[in-house]
Amino acid sequence: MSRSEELFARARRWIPGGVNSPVRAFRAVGGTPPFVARGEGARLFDVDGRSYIDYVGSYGPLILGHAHPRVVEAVCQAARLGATFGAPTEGEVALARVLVEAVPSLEEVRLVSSGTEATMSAIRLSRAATGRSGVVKFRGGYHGHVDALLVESGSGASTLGVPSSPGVPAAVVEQTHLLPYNDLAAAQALFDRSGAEIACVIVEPVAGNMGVVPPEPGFLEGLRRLTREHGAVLIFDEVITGFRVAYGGAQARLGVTPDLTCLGKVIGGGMPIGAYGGLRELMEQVAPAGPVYQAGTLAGNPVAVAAGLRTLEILREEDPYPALEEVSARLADGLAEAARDAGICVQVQRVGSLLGLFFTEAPVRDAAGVAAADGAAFRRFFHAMLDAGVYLAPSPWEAWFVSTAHRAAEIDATVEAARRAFRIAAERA
Ligand SMILES: Cc1ncc(COP(=O)(O)O)c(C=O)c1O
Ligand SMILES: N[C@H](C=O)CCC(=O)O
Repeated sequence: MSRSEELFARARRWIPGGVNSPVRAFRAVGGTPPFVARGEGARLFDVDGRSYIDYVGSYGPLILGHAHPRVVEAVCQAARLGATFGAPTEGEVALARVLVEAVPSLEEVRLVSSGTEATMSAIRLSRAATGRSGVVKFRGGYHGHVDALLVESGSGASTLGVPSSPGVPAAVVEQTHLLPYNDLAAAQALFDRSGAEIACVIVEPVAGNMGVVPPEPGFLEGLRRLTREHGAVLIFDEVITGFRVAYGGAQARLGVTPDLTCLGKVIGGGMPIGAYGGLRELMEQVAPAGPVYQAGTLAGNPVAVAAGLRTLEILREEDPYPALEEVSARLADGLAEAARDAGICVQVQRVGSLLGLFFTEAPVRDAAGVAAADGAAFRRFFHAMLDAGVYLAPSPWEAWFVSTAHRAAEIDATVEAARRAFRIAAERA
């Protein structure tokens, strides 16, 4: 038994499924997840002494790679001053300012402890501000495990075949309207029918929880127009895309500004954090400025804030986005060529340093496209890559994350591994 197998067996005795978040359990691909001992740059090291080029990057926060020395330094400095106070700190003010200056839609921002809290709070605020209950979400979008949004979700929920979770009362999701991603005509029809009941539309401006699905031209612009016409709040869930696809997020990259924005992941530099913010007239309704209650013992945690501030400082100083674009394009092109050479049909979909790989013949534009892709080929590819020392998310519903620590050497080694892995995926297809 490897040490990972031993630990996984022990973990299953005390932790449901042996993991603290379902996507980690390898349920869709089979096998034992390597237990991680440490990370450095683009690499992970497991407890059995194996090393991997890592494209999970903790599902998005690690845009600078693992254990970036300047981020580690900021965390240590902050921890030495005290882990949490339940009182305001200077760092929170600094982080709020950095976020507001970077993200076009933000006039005010509230820090929370996770992406889930951010989306949950943005929904509550939208409902309070409009006096309506309806929420629109897109199939395959994942916005954390918020009851009202855990319907036909992507990410681990679709991976495990439970896109809509038991335990969510029917009455809660009755108010949730589901639409196919990239289908503006369906959104128009819904607003024509029920526009007066809709409090908000929440959307990942680049879908990152059904692999990677870019918005088609006009889709986000159309949502912006519809929500304005009908007095609904447009929420961009930028928990993945914020400071990832551009410093100012997808809204800066794509030029569409929502009313509210949810953030997480990168803004905490690997520590637990989330944020939601937007128009001042909306945010001033949040307690204690206004009546919409939302709170958190660890919200704006000083250690997380320090990690986030340092990460964003590095991103500002170094502007790594052009280089990330280049290295990610090298990866996408290399994967596409390797698949072609192996005679297997795949779609490599990329926006900045986010990448999705689907074993299917047609470009994927929505959740139905992901579901129709060849899951068995993905499983064979995944295990061949893992055996070759490349760590991918164990599901085609998850994105690949490239960091500034991924250089040409890592990319070329990945493509080389993929050449063989595609052949394995194809051989038994
Ligand atoms: C787009 C998006 N929104 C919200 C969330 C929820 O964030 P968290 O896992 O920090 O609660 C996630 C990831 O889990 C996400 O990818
Ligand atoms: N896709 C999810 C978030 O982006 C993966 C993180 C998790 O649920 O553990």
